[in-house]
Amino acid sequence: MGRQLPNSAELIAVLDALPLAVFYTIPASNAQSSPVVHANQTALEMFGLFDDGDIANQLEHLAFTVDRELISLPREVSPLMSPIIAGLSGDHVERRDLIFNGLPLNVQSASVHMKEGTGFLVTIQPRDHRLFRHQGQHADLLTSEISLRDLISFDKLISELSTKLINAQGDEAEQHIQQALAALGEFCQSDRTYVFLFEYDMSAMSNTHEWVREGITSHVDDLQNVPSEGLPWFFERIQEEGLFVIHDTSKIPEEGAAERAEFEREDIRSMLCVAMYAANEMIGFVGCDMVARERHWSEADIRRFKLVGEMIANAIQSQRFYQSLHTSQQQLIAANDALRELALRDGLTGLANRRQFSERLEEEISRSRRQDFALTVAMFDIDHFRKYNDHYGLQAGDGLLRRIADILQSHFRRHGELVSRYDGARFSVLIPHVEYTMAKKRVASFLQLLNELAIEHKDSPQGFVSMSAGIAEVTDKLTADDAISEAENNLGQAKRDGRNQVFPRIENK
Ligand SMILES: Nc1nc2c(ncn2[C@@H]2O[C@H](COP(=O)(O)OP(=O)(O)OP(=O)(O)O)[C@@H](O)[C@H]2O)c(=O)[nH]1
Repeated sequence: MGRQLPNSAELIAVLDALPLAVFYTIPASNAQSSPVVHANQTALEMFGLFDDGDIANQLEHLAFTVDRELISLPREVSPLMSPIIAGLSGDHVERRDLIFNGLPLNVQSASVHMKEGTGFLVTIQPRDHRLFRHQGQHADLLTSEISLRDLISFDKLISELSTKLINAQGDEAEQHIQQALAALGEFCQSDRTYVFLFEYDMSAMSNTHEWVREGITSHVDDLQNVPSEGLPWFFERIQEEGLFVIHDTSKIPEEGAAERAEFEREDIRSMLCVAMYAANEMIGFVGCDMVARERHWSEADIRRFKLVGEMIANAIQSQRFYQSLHTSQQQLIAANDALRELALRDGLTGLANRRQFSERLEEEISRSRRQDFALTVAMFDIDHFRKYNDHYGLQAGDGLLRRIADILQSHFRRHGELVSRYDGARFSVLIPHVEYTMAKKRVASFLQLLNELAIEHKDSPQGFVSMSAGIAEVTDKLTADDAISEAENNLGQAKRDGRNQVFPRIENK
């Protein structure tokens, strides 16, 4: 090196004359005691301190807050640790998101070498709200001042993206979020931009969207369901401060060892994450990485991420809203279908009820007229059912109704046929597509089948269950009601003729 190191007195003289606030430590002459903390004149004035030779104990009381205008925090928060104390303890500090006494600040740390050893210094100066002036010795082209042209083109880009996101529907939003990340990545010249969303209980986070520059490794697949407890330092910062900025991952302090290892594994050198909020709840963050390159994120970068983050959070929120609306809609439809189904079914037998039968009859009548096919209505009634109930009890009566329903159902199962419980012990059957004579034969063969089954009914003349039936052909002139009345009348006639038969009778039988 060859350069002569200054002694502390020379250094103090220089620092005291500076127009920016400086806090610094001078190594104690006695190696055992702790370094002495000093503040220059500007620092004393800016923070209202008095010079008692060691101002360390006054630092604790300086109340910094995180700039809520810069990061959309729902409430006022203070940084987890005083940036001055952190910097003077040797941590790397570079913050542009803090406020003291209403004054937005840039806080930066550095180490100073002097004859007595190495000390630390923290410089603080007011932050210009519109233009960020890069401070410090790291001249980095990427963090040079934002030109007016940059700002205008970024504004234009943002407004285009937000219009797209606002109007996005369903999957379109996904595509626009992806485009927003790509645009942001290109604009901020970062290597990777991404969105992470937290689980509702903040126990884990998942990388939901990612953009990577050509040649940069994607991490989206292995960053699903990352448990928060694995990255406690990161989680605490993003949750409390709404922002996580690392200019150089190798300078992460020891408490962030897990994070440092993880970022190194992912080959990340610098990163910036800005929290996203929906309805005052933190839902995740939008961020970007620099791979293998140190990067000094500017206030403008943070603002850009905050803006895009807000847009994405809105889009995600409306997507979630849309999805939950869609889900409830589906549930409502399903519940309605189930209710409708219930309203159209007979509770005891599970057959169609009289209402469904009437609706289907109307439909089949118009269809049969359009397509010119025959249609027959048959009405069945269990003979001496009252006596069956009286003899065997109502529960057995119910059982018989169910059994008859099953037998009818398995007999009339051709295409278009419909069996319903009309009322009490009466069942109606719709028989389309076969001529009247054929339909009558199908009814008669059912009565025959029932006789063959010989279901016991001790109180009936023949000792087993029988049914009577009346049928009606639905001709051009008949309405649904006419057809039903005619079938009911014919059923009455079958009863009067001695039961266990169909009316009109089958000729030549
Ligand atoms: N177990 C049971 N009985 C019912 C139900 N609905 C109606 N009933 C009974 O069914 C019987 C119907 O009798 P009707 O069809 O009028 O006369 P019936 O005794 O069968 O004599 P006919 O029809 O003249 O052969 C009545 O006693 C009703 O109480 C039901 O859901 N369960």
